[in-house]
Amino acid sequence: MIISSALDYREAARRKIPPFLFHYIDGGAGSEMTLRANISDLAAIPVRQRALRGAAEIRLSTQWFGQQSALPLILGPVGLAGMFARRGEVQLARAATASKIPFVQSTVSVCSIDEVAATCPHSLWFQLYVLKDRGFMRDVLERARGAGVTTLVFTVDLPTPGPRYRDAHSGMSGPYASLRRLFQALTRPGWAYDVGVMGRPHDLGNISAYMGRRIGLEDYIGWLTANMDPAISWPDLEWIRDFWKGPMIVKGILDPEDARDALRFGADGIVVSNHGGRQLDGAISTARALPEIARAVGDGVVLFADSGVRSGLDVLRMLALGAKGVLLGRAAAYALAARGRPGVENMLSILANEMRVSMTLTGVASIGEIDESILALTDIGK
Ligand SMILES: Cc1cc2nc3c(=O)[nH]c(=O)nc-3n(C[C@H](O)[C@H](O)[C@H](O)COP(=O)(O)O)c2cc1C
Repeated sequence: MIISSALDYREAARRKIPPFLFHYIDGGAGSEMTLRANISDLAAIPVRQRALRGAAEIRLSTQWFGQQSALPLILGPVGLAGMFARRGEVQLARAATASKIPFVQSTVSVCSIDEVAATCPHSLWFQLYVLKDRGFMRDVLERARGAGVTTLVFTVDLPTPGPRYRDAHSGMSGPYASLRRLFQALTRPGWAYDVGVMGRPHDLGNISAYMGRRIGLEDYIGWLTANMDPAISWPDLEWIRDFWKGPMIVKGILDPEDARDALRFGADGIVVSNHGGRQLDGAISTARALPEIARAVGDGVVLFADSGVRSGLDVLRMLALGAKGVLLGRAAAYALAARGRPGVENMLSILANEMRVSMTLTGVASIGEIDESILALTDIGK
């Protein structure tokens, strides 16, 4: 099929991978109001078209915590990526390295940190969930440090998994799930050979390494549910701040008060995010939440954002609303599922080209120049 936009990879992924995996990527919590609002609120923000601003050379590079990035983009953490494509996390890390941007490896990745770091030592970030098993948290942080991870992304919006209706219907969970997954795999022979056969082992590499036994896909939801810790609050986490000496980013902030708490906790960065609409259905979209949080934290932390970004123009909008960098979730997951590492690199170059065009037409030549003055302000930006 012809791919001309990042969103084309969604359809390409749908054709390539079994439905239970496609819906796991594509779906959100509850009736998916927040998932839809992330996309529609962001896309509805009008930008100011300017004329003859003389932006001959557009520069897309930026830096955070002294680390250079060729684009204001980060491949965000996506659990189970190693099921979307063969050893998917390694492919994502390689695509990020080739594109000179960071990759954030999820706690619940198929490949272990060591497997990813060995193939791709450049600018590896690691995402950690808040878990009941503090022994696991400490073990995985030590592994991350030992593997050369530069930056920790600490996700705080999953004290309990959001209800994902689609997963029960698709076979990701629900009755006869493994049988349904097996039948679906037979309808996608390319994926079945490439990932199902050649992409083994299919376990959660970081967790298996700690437990000393295989934690497979069938244990995934159970392990996640049993290990999330809804009782936790900021003071319980101080040991992590003490332990991790490098930059630490708190991911999953949607409220200005929580942003101030994260600041007091010692976060170097915050990701304004509702987990791509996968947690609290009815939560505010990131585009709406971002400006107020930007005002609340000022220059005290590096502000990142995600949820709903599907084009280079969307990236520009997030930057104009106050973010200094943007994480990609589904945009990268679709591209990986559809075409592996080359797909992810191509998707990134599509976004980069769209950014160049949008910056030219809004009259800005570098990432540092982007602010709310490029928006034709609506109530979202106020
Ligand atoms: C399939 C999938 C798995 C995800 N797994 C994780 C994860 O393991 N850790 C995490 O912090 N966020 C996870 N997220 C959330 C993303 O990092 C990101 O916040 C979200 O996808 C952004 O929204 P977008 O997909 O609309 O870009 C996941 C998202 C998706 C789509």
